[in-house]
Amino acid sequence: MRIVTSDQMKQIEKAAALSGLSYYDMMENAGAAAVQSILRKINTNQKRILVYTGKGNNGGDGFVAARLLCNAGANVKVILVDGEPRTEDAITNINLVRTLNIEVFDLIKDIDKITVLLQNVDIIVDAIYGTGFLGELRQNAKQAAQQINTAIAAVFALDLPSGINADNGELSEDAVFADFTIAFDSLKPAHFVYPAAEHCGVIECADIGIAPQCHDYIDLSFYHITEEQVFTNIPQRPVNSNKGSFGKLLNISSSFGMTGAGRLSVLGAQRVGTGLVTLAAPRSVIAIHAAALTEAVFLPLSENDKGSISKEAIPQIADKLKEASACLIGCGISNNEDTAAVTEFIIKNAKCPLLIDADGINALCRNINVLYEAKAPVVLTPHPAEMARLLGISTAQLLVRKVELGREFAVKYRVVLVLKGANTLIFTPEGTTLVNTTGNSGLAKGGSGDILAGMIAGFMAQGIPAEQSAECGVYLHGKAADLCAARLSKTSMMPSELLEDLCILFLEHGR
Ligand SMILES: NC(=O)C1=CN([C@@H]2O[C@H](COP(=O)(O)OP(=O)(O)OC[C@H]3O[C@@H](n4cnc5c(N)ncnc54)[C@H](OP(=O)(O)O)[C@@H]3O)[C@@H](O)[C@H]2O)[C@@H](O)CC1
Ligand SMILES: Nc1ncnc2c1ncn2[C@@H]1O[C@H](COP(=O)(O)OP(=O)(O)O)[C@@H](O)[C@H]1O
Ligand SMILES: [K+]
Repeated sequence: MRIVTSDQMKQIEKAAALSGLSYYDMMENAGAAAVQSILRKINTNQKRILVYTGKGNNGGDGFVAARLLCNAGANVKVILVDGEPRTEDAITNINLVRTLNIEVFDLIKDIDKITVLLQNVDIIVDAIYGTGFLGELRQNAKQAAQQINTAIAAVFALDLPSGINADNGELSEDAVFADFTIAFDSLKPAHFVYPAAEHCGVIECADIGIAPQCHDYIDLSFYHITEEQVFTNIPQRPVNSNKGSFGKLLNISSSFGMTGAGRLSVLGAQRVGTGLVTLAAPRSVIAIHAAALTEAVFLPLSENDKGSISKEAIPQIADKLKEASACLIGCGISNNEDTAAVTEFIIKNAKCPLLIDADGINALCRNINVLYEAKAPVVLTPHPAEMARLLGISTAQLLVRKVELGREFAVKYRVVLVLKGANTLIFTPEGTTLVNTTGNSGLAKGGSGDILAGMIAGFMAQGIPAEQSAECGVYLHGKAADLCAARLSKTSMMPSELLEDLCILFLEHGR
């Protein structure tokens, strides 16, 4: 699955044009592919279809679709949202539409007629804007999008629903909601990034005749995580091995009132095959953990009067840190001066890869620049509210610009950033973005994130590089949750139960 930005798409089209496929042919193929997709789903004979078109090439695709749908027996009308088209190929195609006597309406001048047509419409084709759209919809397009969004009709978007920035999924107010989106040649980041992805409905990627070699020189920066890639990152367990072969994870988690977070993070690490997991937790909660975690070992730590780790525990942690092959800090440790001091110490002193989750991230908000002092790779696993806190903005402000903000953050602080949620995004220090499409709303329950943190840290402890560990953890956590939801339902599944399904996945892949 190839994901390209709008600029990269232009380069691909240019390469195709140089190799002999004209822009006009690409537009013809795009419109034809969209019509084929519609015909596979709906018998269009005698159906009333409105094609909303913009003045760029997305509108041109719409004119081609209108002509071919008319040839297929549909009752087609075209609506010009921004007046007459401006690009050469779109102009040629509106002229072909007119030679077929398809009626063409102007959104503003013909508003009364359009209002009547909207009472009885079966299919709407959204060909207002595609990859050329930036910013907010202007007044005309807003009005058109509102008409599309309130009509009772199946909505097919060409390339992208109008009102979405292809490269980062930024949404304009009133962006079109489609039932189906037919992407041309390659998928774009916006097809994956929520909430834009929700506007796309069911997505298909259509071949528009561009030869494979036209994509070769494109330097991709946005990838979809695949199961095949995940299992190439996870080595087979050698026959002649012992627990020392699979790493030692020092997991600094848990506090009074949040022991579950500590427990789930240990289980996550154990279920991905970590050789030895040490849970370092406040002394008073160790007995609770020891009763539930029979395969873990424990480091009882000095604690403060709130039942969380105290600063006094730093020398104890420092000793254990020397032996660890990875360190996880943060699941349920609480957020106070003591836990902040411990987090800062770990960041400055860990020589092994480090994963910072939950309250570890909250602690970082006090002094984010400490990340520059890290000696080893760092992975951060915030949910959107934690990420927003790190950036000092609101969650809403984060969500509308999460691709850019996430990318900038990972590059600036040289960390692997796992921004959790539906379609979790992983940003690398090199500026690459990975998107994960496994997982479901059954994970939207307390404890899911602790399991994920343990899984990623467990892979890191086994020597898998930070970025690949994040990729493996996020994918497998979501895939196991999908299997778990299939047997126990999204509503009832408990995060801890997905660990059983994780076993099935490893079994299927001979691990
Ligand atoms: N290259 C090719 O030959 C091929 C391209 N293909 C197709 O073309 C699409 C890309 O075409 P494109 O580059 O012409 O851009 P497109 O999506 O039509 O939008 C441009 C229009 O949007 C407008 N606009 C922008 N922002 C706006 C805003 N905030 N509010 C309102 N208007 C706004 C902008 O107006 P302007 O700002 O210039 O006034 C301009 O009129 C691509 O997605 C695919 O479908 C295929 O046919 C295969 C061959
Ligand atoms: N609707 C959803 N679809 C897919 N994954 C989800 C959804 N909601 C939550 N998740 C996943 O569940 C986990 C929740 O993490 P987090 O919010 O930190 O939970 P907690 O801190 O309670 O353990 C993340 O991995 C996130 O990606
Ligand atoms: K569109």
